[in-house]
Amino acid sequence: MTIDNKQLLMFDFDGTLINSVPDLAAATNEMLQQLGREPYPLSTIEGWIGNGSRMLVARALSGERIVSETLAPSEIDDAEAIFLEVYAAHDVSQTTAYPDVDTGLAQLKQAGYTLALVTNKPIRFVPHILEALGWQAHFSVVMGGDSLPQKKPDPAPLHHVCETLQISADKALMIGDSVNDILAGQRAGVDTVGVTYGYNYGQPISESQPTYVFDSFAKLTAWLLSDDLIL
Ligand SMILES: O=C(O)COP(=O)(O)O
Ligand SMILES: [Mg+2]
Repeated sequence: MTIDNKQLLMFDFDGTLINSVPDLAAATNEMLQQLGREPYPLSTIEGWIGNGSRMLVARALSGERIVSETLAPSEIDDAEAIFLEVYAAHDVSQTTAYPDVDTGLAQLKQAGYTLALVTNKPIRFVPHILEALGWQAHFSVVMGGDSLPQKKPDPAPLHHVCETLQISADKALMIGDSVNDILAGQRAGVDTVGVTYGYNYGQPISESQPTYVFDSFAKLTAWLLSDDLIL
Protein backbone atom coordinates (compact mmCIF):
# COMPACT_ATOMS: atom_id res chain seq x y z
CA MET A 1 0.00 0.00 0.00
CA THR A 2 1.56 3.28 -1.02
CA ILE A 3 0.42 6.84 -1.12
CA ASP A 4 1.47 9.32 -3.70
CA ASN A 5 0.51 12.78 -4.69
CA LYS A 6 -0.95 13.76 -1.31
CA GLN A 7 -0.02 17.15 0.13
CA LEU A 8 -2.74 17.97 2.62
CA LEU A 9 -3.67 15.94 5.69
CA MET A 10 -6.98 17.00 7.27
CA PHE A 11 -7.27 15.56 10.76
CA ASP A 12 -10.28 15.09 12.96
CA PHE A 13 -9.54 15.94 16.60
CA ASP A 14 -11.56 14.04 19.25
CA GLY A 15 -11.14 10.27 18.93
CA THR A 16 -8.35 10.67 16.35
CA LEU A 17 -5.60 12.88 17.82
CA ILE A 18 -6.87 13.25 21.40
CA ASN A 19 -8.82 11.14 23.83
CA SER A 20 -11.13 13.83 25.15
CA VAL A 21 -13.79 11.54 26.61
CA PRO A 22 -12.78 12.01 30.27
CA ASP A 23 -13.15 15.81 30.10
CA LEU A 24 -16.28 15.71 27.91
CA ALA A 25 -17.90 13.13 30.21
CA ALA A 26 -16.96 15.07 33.35
CA ALA A 27 -18.44 18.29 31.93
CA THR A 28 -21.58 16.44 30.81
CA ASN A 29 -22.09 14.90 34.25
CA GLU A 30 -21.37 18.19 36.03
CA MET A 31 -24.04 19.80 33.84
CA LEU A 32 -26.52 17.00 34.62
CA GLN A 33 -25.77 17.31 38.32
CA GLN A 34 -26.37 21.08 38.26
CA LEU A 35 -29.73 20.33 36.63
CA GLY A 36 -30.57 17.81 39.34
CA ARG A 37 -30.24 14.83 37.03
CA GLU A 38 -28.41 11.52 37.31
CA PRO A 39 -24.94 11.14 35.76
CA TYR A 40 -24.05 8.56 33.09
CA PRO A 41 -21.04 6.23 32.83
CA LEU A 42 -18.14 7.42 30.70
CA SER A 43 -18.72 4.58 28.22
CA THR A 44 -22.31 5.74 27.63
CA ILE A 45 -21.30 9.37 27.08
CA GLU A 46 -18.56 8.24 24.68
CA GLY A 47 -21.32 6.99 22.37
CA TRP A 48 -22.86 10.46 22.23
CA ILE A 49 -19.73 12.28 21.00
CA GLY A 50 -19.21 13.18 17.36
CA ASN A 51 -21.72 15.85 16.38
CA GLY A 52 -20.52 18.75 18.51
CA SER A 53 -21.31 20.05 21.99
CA ARG A 54 -24.95 20.95 21.47
CA MET A 55 -25.80 17.47 20.23
CA LEU A 56 -23.87 15.91 23.13
CA VAL A 57 -25.92 18.02 25.55
CA ALA A 58 -29.21 17.15 23.79
CA ARG A 59 -28.34 13.44 23.89
CA ALA A 60 -27.42 13.65 27.58
CA LEU A 61 -30.75 15.33 28.37
CA SER A 62 -32.53 12.63 26.34
CA GLY A 63 -30.53 9.80 27.93
CA GLU A 64 -29.91 8.26 24.53
CA ARG A 65 -28.36 8.93 21.15
CA ILE A 66 -31.68 9.65 19.48
CA VAL A 67 -32.65 13.06 20.82
CA SER A 68 -36.08 13.20 22.43
CA GLU A 69 -38.65 15.03 20.31
CA THR A 70 -40.16 16.57 23.43
CA LEU A 71 -36.92 18.35 24.33
CA ALA A 72 -37.48 22.12 24.05
CA PRO A 73 -34.75 24.18 22.34
CA SER A 74 -34.67 26.50 25.37
CA GLU A 75 -33.97 23.50 27.63
CA ILE A 76 -31.02 22.57 25.42
CA ASP A 77 -29.87 26.23 25.40
CA ASP A 78 -29.80 26.41 29.19
CA ALA A 79 -28.03 23.06 29.60
CA GLU A 80 -25.56 23.89 26.82
CA ALA A 81 -24.63 27.15 28.58
CA ILE A 82 -23.73 25.15 31.71
CA PHE A 83 -21.81 22.55 29.70
CA LEU A 84 -19.79 25.17 27.82
CA GLU A 85 -18.84 26.97 31.02
CA VAL A 86 -17.76 23.77 32.79
CA TYR A 87 -15.90 22.39 29.77
CA ALA A 88 -14.10 25.71 29.23
CA ALA A 89 -12.53 25.33 32.67
CA HIS A 90 -11.59 21.67 32.05
CA ASP A 91 -11.14 21.13 28.33
CA VAL A 92 -7.68 19.67 28.68
CA SER A 93 -7.53 18.53 32.33
CA GLN A 94 -7.76 14.80 31.65
CA THR A 95 -7.48 14.91 27.86
CA THR A 96 -4.44 13.18 26.38
CA ALA A 97 -2.89 12.66 22.97
CA TYR A 98 -3.25 9.12 21.66
CA PRO A 99 0.01 7.16 21.53
CA ASP A 100 2.55 8.37 18.95
CA VAL A 101 0.40 11.32 17.81
CA ASP A 102 2.77 13.92 19.25
CA THR A 103 5.84 12.64 17.42
CA GLY A 104 3.81 11.61 14.37
CA LEU A 105 2.40 15.08 13.73
CA ALA A 106 5.86 16.62 14.04
CA GLN A 107 7.31 14.05 11.61
CA LEU A 108 4.53 14.56 9.07
CA LYS A 109 4.95 18.33 9.20
CA GLN A 110 8.70 17.96 8.91
CA ALA A 111 8.24 15.68 5.88
CA GLY A 112 6.47 18.47 4.02
CA TYR A 113 2.79 17.71 4.46
CA THR A 114 0.40 20.58 5.09
CA LEU A 115 -1.74 19.77 8.14
CA ALA A 116 -5.26 21.02 8.89
CA LEU A 117 -7.64 20.31 11.75
CA VAL A 118 -11.35 19.79 11.06
CA THR A 119 -13.31 19.12 14.24
CA ASN A 120 -16.96 19.31 15.22
CA LYS A 121 -15.88 20.66 18.62
CA PRO A 122 -16.78 24.37 19.06
CA ILE A 123 -13.84 26.43 17.77
CA ARG A 124 -13.52 28.41 21.04
CA PHE A 125 -11.93 25.40 22.78
CA VAL A 126 -9.49 24.40 20.08
CA PRO A 127 -6.63 26.95 20.47
CA HIS A 128 -6.37 26.26 24.20
CA ILE A 129 -6.16 22.49 23.74
CA LEU A 130 -3.66 22.81 20.88
CA GLU A 131 -1.53 25.10 23.00
CA ALA A 132 -1.59 22.72 25.98
CA LEU A 133 -0.39 19.92 23.72
CA GLY A 134 2.20 22.12 21.98
CA TRP A 135 0.60 21.57 18.56
CA GLN A 136 -0.54 25.11 17.69
CA ALA A 137 2.16 25.59 15.03
CA HIS A 138 1.37 22.33 13.22
CA PHE A 139 -1.94 23.26 11.60
CA SER A 140 -2.22 25.70 8.69
CA VAL A 141 -6.02 25.89 9.01
CA VAL A 142 -8.24 24.97 11.97
CA MET A 143 -11.99 24.50 11.54
CA GLY A 144 -14.42 24.02 14.44
CA GLY A 145 -17.95 22.69 14.33
CA ASP A 146 -19.29 26.24 14.41
CA SER A 147 -16.73 27.86 12.09
CA LEU A 148 -19.24 27.53 9.24
CA PRO A 149 -23.02 27.00 9.26
CA GLN A 150 -22.34 23.37 8.23
CA LYS A 151 -20.30 20.81 10.14
CA LYS A 152 -19.15 17.26 9.28
CA PRO A 153 -20.64 15.05 7.79
CA ASP A 154 -21.28 18.03 5.50
CA PRO A 155 -18.26 18.49 3.22
CA ALA A 156 -18.27 22.31 3.58
CA PRO A 157 -15.45 22.54 6.19
CA LEU A 158 -13.24 20.31 4.01
CA HIS A 159 -13.99 22.38 0.91
CA HIS A 160 -13.15 25.48 2.91
CA VAL A 161 -9.75 24.09 3.93
CA CYS A 162 -8.88 23.06 0.36
CA GLU A 163 -9.94 26.46 -1.00
CA THR A 164 -8.08 28.40 1.70
CA LEU A 165 -4.88 26.47 1.07
CA GLN A 166 -5.40 26.27 -2.71
CA ILE A 167 -4.88 22.50 -2.64
CA SER A 168 -7.21 20.35 -4.72
CA ALA A 169 -9.32 17.60 -3.14
CA ASP A 170 -7.44 14.82 -4.95
CA LYS A 171 -4.25 15.90 -3.15
CA ALA A 172 -5.90 15.70 0.29
CA LEU A 173 -6.71 13.02 2.84
CA MET A 174 -9.36 13.22 5.57
CA ILE A 175 -8.30 11.21 8.62
CA GLY A 176 -10.82 10.47 11.37
CA ASP A 177 -12.45 8.03 13.76
CA SER A 178 -16.07 8.69 12.88
CA VAL A 179 -18.58 8.07 10.13
CA ASN A 180 -18.95 11.87 10.06
CA ASP A 181 -15.32 12.24 8.97
CA ILE A 182 -15.57 9.53 6.32
CA LEU A 183 -18.86 10.85 4.90
CA ALA A 184 -17.53 14.41 4.80
CA GLY A 185 -14.43 13.19 2.97
CA GLN A 186 -16.41 11.09 0.50
CA ARG A 187 -18.77 14.00 -0.21
CA ALA A 188 -15.82 16.36 -0.72
CA GLY A 189 -14.13 13.97 -3.15
CA VAL A 190 -11.27 13.42 -0.70
CA ASP A 191 -9.69 10.03 0.02
CA THR A 192 -10.35 8.97 3.60
CA VAL A 193 -8.50 7.21 6.41
CA GLY A 194 -10.46 5.64 9.24
CA VAL A 195 -8.75 5.00 12.57
CA THR A 196 -10.21 2.18 14.65
CA TYR A 197 -9.30 3.34 18.17
CA GLY A 198 -11.74 6.27 18.45
CA TYR A 199 -15.45 6.55 19.27
CA ASN A 200 -17.76 6.26 16.22
CA TYR A 201 -20.80 5.51 18.37
CA GLY A 202 -19.35 2.08 19.15
CA GLN A 203 -19.49 0.98 15.50
CA PRO A 204 -16.55 -0.31 13.41
CA ILE A 205 -15.25 2.48 11.16
CA SER A 206 -14.77 -0.04 8.33
CA GLU A 207 -18.58 -0.03 7.89
CA SER A 208 -18.25 3.50 6.46
CA GLN A 209 -15.86 2.18 3.81
CA PRO A 210 -12.97 4.62 4.23
CA THR A 211 -10.32 4.38 1.53
CA TYR A 212 -7.79 3.16 4.12
CA VAL A 213 -8.02 1.90 7.71
CA PHE A 214 -5.36 1.97 10.44
CA ASP A 215 -5.48 0.68 14.00
CA SER A 216 -2.74 2.96 15.34
CA PHE A 217 -1.36 6.42 14.67
CA ALA A 218 2.17 4.98 14.50
CA LYS A 219 1.17 2.75 11.57
CA LEU A 220 -0.61 5.64 9.86
CA THR A 221 2.47 7.85 10.23
CA ALA A 222 4.81 5.15 8.95
CA TRP A 223 2.60 4.66 5.90
CA LEU A 224 2.40 8.40 5.19
CA LEU A 225 6.17 8.68 5.46
CA SER A 226 6.87 5.56 3.38
CA ASP A 227 6.61 7.23 0.00
CA ASP A 228 9.20 9.74 -1.08
CA LEU A 229 6.83 11.38 -3.58
CA ILE A 230 5.32 13.48 -0.83
CA LEU A 231 8.06 16.10 -0.86
O1 LIG B 1 -17.14 17.52 19.46
C1 LIG B 1 -17.46 16.46 18.91
O2 LIG B 1 -18.62 16.03 18.88
C2 LIG B 1 -16.43 15.61 18.23
O3 LIG B 1 -15.43 16.34 17.64
P1 LIG B 1 -14.51 15.71 16.46
O4 LIG B 1 -15.17 16.14 15.19
O5 LIG B 1 -13.18 16.33 16.70
O6 LIG B 1 -14.48 14.22 16.62
MG1 LIG C 1 -13.73 12.30 16.07
